[in-house]
Amino acid sequence: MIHTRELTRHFRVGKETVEAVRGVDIDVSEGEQVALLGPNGAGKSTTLRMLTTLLDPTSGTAAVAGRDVRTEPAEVRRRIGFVGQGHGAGEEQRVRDELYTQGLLYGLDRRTARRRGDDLLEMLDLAPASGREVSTLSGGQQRRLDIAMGLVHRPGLLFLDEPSAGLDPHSRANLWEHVARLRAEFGTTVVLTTHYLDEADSAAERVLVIDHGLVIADGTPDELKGRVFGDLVSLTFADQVQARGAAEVAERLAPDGGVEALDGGGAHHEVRFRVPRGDAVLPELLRALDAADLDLSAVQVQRPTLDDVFLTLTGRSLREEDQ
Ligand SMILES: Nc1ncnc2c1ncn2[C@@H]1O[C@H](COP(=O)(O)OP(=O)(O)OP(=O)(O)O)[C@@H](O)[C@H]1O
Repeated sequence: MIHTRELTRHFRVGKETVEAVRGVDIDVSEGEQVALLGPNGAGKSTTLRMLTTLLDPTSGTAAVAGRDVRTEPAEVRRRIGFVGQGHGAGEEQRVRDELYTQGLLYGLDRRTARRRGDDLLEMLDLAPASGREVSTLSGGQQRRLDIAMGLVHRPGLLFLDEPSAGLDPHSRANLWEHVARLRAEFGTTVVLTTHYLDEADSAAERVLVIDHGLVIADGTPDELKGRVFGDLVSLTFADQVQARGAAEVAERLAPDGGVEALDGGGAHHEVRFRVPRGDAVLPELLRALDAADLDLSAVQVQRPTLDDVFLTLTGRSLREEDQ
């Protein structure tokens, strides 16, 4: 669906050159849902704008939906949907008319435009709002209307730039449910950008981590996390003597786990370490603690987050940069 090679975009700002995207190779297969994840200014939007023909590359190539973005931009546009940041619908139009007009703009005949529009309103839970003016919709409804606008011509490939920015958690969850339904129904390929780590983690099958205009990691959320970090195992004990005993057991089972004993005060003494797979070590660990007569009060296994991945790759936290 998407193949880029050495895709590059520079901007001239006064006498300076900003290297927004510095030669990225991206491959997306049909039906995939891929997230571009990175801090502010990493080059995500610039990449998306090149892939959607809104911006010319400085150098490199990009084939999108089988067409070249430089030489066949109109053909690319016909085959894709793009939902940019901020909503693109007119404020005073009624929801149903807005979608209908968009269908006509894409060259659909009146009947098809009407039918597709109504189907999408139904599917995106907007049918009850179809007679309302766009300006009266809630944030979540506006975002869903944006998505409907990007889908009215049934593109095989949908680009979503920060689709859930500014939405409350409930509307975000609702939006992703709708996107999942669209994919199940039409097999739409989805490429999105996001700041939200949990969103990249849960919504994307594959994550491209972008930093300073480069793709610095590419894989499923699990692959990325598995490659970089082990799981964090935390054991809690009611007293320090037991915690010390547990630290010895942990050293035996996970000699490279960086075992730490933390005194949380009172009845909260914690032992922490990392292992490649927490679930794999747990049965043996529990048996060993039991055999040593250590009375565990709580155990927790935490898989690494995408933020841990970013931290390991760059030495910086995505969260910090986001604030
Ligand atoms: N039109 C432009 N003129 C000059 N510089 C630009 C332009 N567009 C983007 N840039 C610069 O290119 C770099 C990448 O920006 P881009 O918007 O692609 O990042 P991003 O990862 O999408 O960030 P955000 O999440 O904040 O949108 C930034 O340094 C930005 O300031």
